[in-house]
Amino acid sequence: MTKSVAILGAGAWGTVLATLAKANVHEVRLWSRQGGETLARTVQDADIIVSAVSMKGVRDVTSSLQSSLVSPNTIFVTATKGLDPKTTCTPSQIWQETFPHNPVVVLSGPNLSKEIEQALPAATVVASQNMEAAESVQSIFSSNRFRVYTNSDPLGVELGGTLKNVMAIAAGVCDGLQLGTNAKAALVTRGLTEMVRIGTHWGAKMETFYGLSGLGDLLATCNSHLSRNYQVGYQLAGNKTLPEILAHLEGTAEGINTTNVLVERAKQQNIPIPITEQVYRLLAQELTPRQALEELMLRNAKPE
Ligand SMILES: NC(=O)C1=CN([C@@H]2O[C@H](COP(=O)(O)OP(=O)(O)OC[C@H]3O[C@@H](n4cnc5c(N)ncnc54)[C@H](O)[C@@H]3O)[C@@H](O)[C@H]2O)C=CC1
Ligand SMILES: O=C(CO)COP(=O)(O)O
Repeated sequence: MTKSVAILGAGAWGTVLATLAKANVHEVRLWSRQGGETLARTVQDADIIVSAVSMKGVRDVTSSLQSSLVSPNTIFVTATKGLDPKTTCTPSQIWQETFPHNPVVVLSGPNLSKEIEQALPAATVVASQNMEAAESVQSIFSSNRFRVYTNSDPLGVELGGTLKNVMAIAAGVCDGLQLGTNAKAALVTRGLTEMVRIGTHWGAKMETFYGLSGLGDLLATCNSHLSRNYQVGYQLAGNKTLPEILAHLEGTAEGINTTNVLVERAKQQNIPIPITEQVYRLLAQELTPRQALEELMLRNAKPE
């Protein structure tokens, strides 16, 4: 059945999600803050509202939408991978808090938009406490080139996509310094352990991190020059400064904000996050990529 889909954020990811829904013959309206259409008109009578704005825009968009007429049957889908700097909330928590009576679905997976744009095959996950809503979103986006799985751990799915961005910065550094395949395998594996430690502390299920939205996205992002987060790390290892890198980066590298938020919250909660800490110090120009590596290698010996 044809559905009415409003997509908020016409950046790289919002545009690709619009193409996928259109290809399944849904009626799609794509909203950007630079465009002529109002937010209220874009979401009018929408069956689903997909947010693909970057983290810094989520609060603005939810507040603007609050005054619009949204039916309690409308499903919200969030595709943002980040953490709110003020509250450390995830995007889906912000959407749910703003629209407590609507179902909220998280969409996240190994989805480098440039590859999907080229019609290369990919898979993703739609997660919600409301399985009917997740299945509805699954059918809107599923096709022979985009395989969509449902999941009932929205927090775990969302945190997988968010936390791997920090590891992708570290992986970019690792490749930029040409540290080799063994080092990269060690980094990504220990990175996943760090993601699981944080995620389970915050209430996500451990097994979710071993699926597409965790390990899957970690592998995609840590191994691709198409990833903006990976690019940040790679270019830092090439002795560029963060402002120089960001001046030429296409789109958003969410891992930078996520690292800052994570370091604050983990400190308060006493969660050990050694890799994130080194990424933080590197981004803050407190040490060089080589020094960050040294710090990680020379930590106290411990069991795996
Ligand atoms: N590009 C990709 O491959 C993927 C990106 N994502 C996630 O999707 C989100 C968006 O990523 P991209 O589209 O790549 O970024 P982008 O930088 O290309 O687009 C961001 C969009 O957010 C909008 N935005 C920012 N602040 C706003 C505000 N205050 N009010 C209204 N709109 C605002 C921008 O206008 C733009 O349309 C990020 O959280 C990213 O991690 C998720 C999966 C894949
Ligand atoms: O989330 C992504 C792939 O799943 C996109 O990664 P970047 O934001 O690092 O480009």
